[in-house]
Amino acid sequence: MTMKPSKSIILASTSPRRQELIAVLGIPFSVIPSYADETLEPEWSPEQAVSELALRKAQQVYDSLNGRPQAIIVGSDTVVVRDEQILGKPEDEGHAAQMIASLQGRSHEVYTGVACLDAESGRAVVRSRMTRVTMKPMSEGQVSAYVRSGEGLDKAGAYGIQGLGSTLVTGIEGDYFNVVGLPLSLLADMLGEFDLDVLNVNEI
Ligand SMILES: Cc1cn([C@H]2C[C@H](O)[C@@H](COP(=O)(O)OP(=O)(O)OP(=O)(O)O)O2)c(=O)[nH]c1=O
Repeated sequence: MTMKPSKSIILASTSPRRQELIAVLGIPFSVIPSYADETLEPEWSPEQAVSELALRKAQQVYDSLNGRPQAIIVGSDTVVVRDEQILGKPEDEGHAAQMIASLQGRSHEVYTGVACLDAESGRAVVRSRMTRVTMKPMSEGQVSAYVRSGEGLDKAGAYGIQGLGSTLVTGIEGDYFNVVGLPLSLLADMLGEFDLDVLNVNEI
């Protein structure tokens, strides 16, 4: 028997990757792009940065709603961290090449923050998760060939593990989906705190 979910999801994101991932949950969802200010404060830790930005994205959509629908607004933010330095998206190809050159041949961390905000009550829960990624050593020629593929230009750390970037990665420790931008096991737990039981909704 399939239980009709008590609430739907509003994904506060422009990212097609997050839309594909959230569809897996089987809960009806709509998308409202969030244009929240993504400026980071220099004193923020990676956890603080991704948590704050995820909440800002959800909050901005909440503020833009007319009514108070029975929905959970989901905001999310991903950064790459190398030597405690936060790397967001590259500004251009040169910047992307610098990022990949600094990530090759070693490990770095990927942090994603997730905010769930109840559109009826305004109650919010925010969490973050970290995954460690190791990249193989690369020559300058390999770095520029990867950058020229263009795939990393709209992504934190200038690579996409789900695409050609998979050929650069020798291992990960932690949740793969956290690297792609939406840790689904964490999100499912958080939705459970708002009475949206993902496994129950999908029971047949
Ligand atoms: C490291 C890495 C990041 N990414 C992506 C996830 C995020 O979409 C993006 C980081 O930018 P974000 O600012 O987190 O997200 P976004 O601008 O794409 O979308 P929105 O703010 O509207 O939700 O990098 C990958 O797709 N693969 C990877 O391997």
